[in-house]
Amino acid sequence: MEGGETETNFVSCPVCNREYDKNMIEKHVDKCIFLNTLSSNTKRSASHLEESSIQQKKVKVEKKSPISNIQPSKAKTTQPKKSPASGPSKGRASFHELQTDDSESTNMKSTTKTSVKSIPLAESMRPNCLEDIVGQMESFGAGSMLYSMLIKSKIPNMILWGPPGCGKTSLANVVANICKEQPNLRFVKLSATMSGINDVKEVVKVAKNEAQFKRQTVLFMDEIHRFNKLQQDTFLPHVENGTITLIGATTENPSFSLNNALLSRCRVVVLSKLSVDDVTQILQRAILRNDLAIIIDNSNKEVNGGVQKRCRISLESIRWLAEVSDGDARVALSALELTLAAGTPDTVISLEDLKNGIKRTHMLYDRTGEEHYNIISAMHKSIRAGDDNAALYWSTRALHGGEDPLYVARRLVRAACEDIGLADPNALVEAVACLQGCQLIGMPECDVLVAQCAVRLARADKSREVYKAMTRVQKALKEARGPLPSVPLHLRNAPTKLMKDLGYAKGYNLHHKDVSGLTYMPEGMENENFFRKEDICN
Ligand SMILES: Nc1ncnc2c1ncn2[C@@H]1O[C@H](COP(=O)(O)OP(=O)(O)OP(=O)(O)O)[C@@H](O)[C@H]1O
Ligand SMILES: [Zn+2]
Repeated sequence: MEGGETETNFVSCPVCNREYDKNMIEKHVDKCIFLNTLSSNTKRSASHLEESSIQQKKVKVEKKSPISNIQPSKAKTTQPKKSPASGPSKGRASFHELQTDDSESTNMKSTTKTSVKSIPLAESMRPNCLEDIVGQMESFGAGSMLYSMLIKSKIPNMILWGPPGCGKTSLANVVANICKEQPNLRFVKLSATMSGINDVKEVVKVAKNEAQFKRQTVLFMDEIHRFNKLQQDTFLPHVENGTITLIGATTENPSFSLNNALLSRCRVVVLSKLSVDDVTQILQRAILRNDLAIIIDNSNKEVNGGVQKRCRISLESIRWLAEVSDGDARVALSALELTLAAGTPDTVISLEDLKNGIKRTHMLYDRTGEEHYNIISAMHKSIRAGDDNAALYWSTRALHGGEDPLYVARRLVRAACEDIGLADPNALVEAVACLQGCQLIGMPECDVLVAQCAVRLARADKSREVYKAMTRVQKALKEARGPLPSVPLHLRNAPTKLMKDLGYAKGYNLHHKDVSGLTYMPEGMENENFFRKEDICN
């Protein structure tokens, strides 16, 4: 291990930053990497306790590593042996099966049990193999290019782009499991929300070392768009020379949020929003696998057997949950968990209960539906009307509901031009600054940028003069019959003698239109004026 050498014989572990005796370090790093295994989360908390108690005696400086989940290469697993890339989903161990499979010491088991409760349903239902993933057939269903690569344990550099809760991290989890099966692959997970460039550098350092032992590091970078473009540059050389295989996940359009150089080295995999059917299927599976409730249909007939001492939930209710969670499986599973926790044995959770029980949280903010357009439109109209109070309210409400700040900021840029225009051209400059600021700092810090800009635009003088005139030009162009008039010869450039001879640029001078004696509109349109006096005071 290079780096972190001290004068004594201690070397710091690149994963956890703790110091170890030189002779111990190789052994420790292997173990440390394993202890940070993504899909053995439950076991990890137990084993980590165990390890830290051992290490307390040796450790001189203990610093918590921000690197959250590091996947080992050929790490042993608590799951039944089966290929994560193939293997039918029914063979997959459920969360509870994983617990009972655990044959570690009883001591560890009891600690494990405590951590069981704290794992959210969404997390425990995370797909472990490709077949567990619902929907997304186009991007990585059987027959897709990615599917054929993954089942051969070939992992390309890729950017997973899709809305929240559609399965980006889940696909990474599948890749993690594939890596576990392959002695020459190791998986590391970082999130740009919690780690910085130094963590990436650390991963690269370990990856270089691992490469000497013929182990390729696959780095999963969640929310990669949160790194700015300069920070994203850090990945470039290492992706290029193959030190790491990069899998980035982002909810934002990569063409805006990612570095072009990085994009050209990665395959962009577009994940679509899960449909209501997909989410319904995920919810039903969660109920059945964990025996959480008895599902009943419209005529009160039980759909699954299940343990009698469970509450009942109607298919209708499950579907409603799927509908309101707007394609976000995590939101749907959390809502289901919340709902079932409230139900007592033999009660039926009806649609009515559900609607009353679940508060108006962000999950009811429909990011792509009508409400999304309504709120943004209300903001824009308040700005146009000069109502700063209402503009502030609607812009803040949009962000509160989970709206993408960049979407709101783009709308502000548009409003700055459309409604304020030449009455106060600086508004456009400031709106663009707001958009860039939002891009740079993201939520939650950018909320006040949006608020300030919305109020600024509402208070500004307004002019729709240019916008209206432009609309008239567009209309005229659209309605024009036959070929459009050509550019007058005197307005053309004459870079060659031939062109000069043809009359290009003839008579052109640099004077103002009032004194130049030339026309600047095309022939036949000399008297066309797109401006209207009445627009100016609007
Ligand atoms: N396509 C899917 N098939 C099955 N389960 C899914 C799918 N997508 C999401 N889930 C469930 O929802 C949970 C959250 O999904 P995941 O973390 O993969 O979403 P994500 O796309 O990474 O979202 P985010 O951008 O919010 O991190 C998973 O743990 C899993 O239980
Ligand atoms: Zn360590």
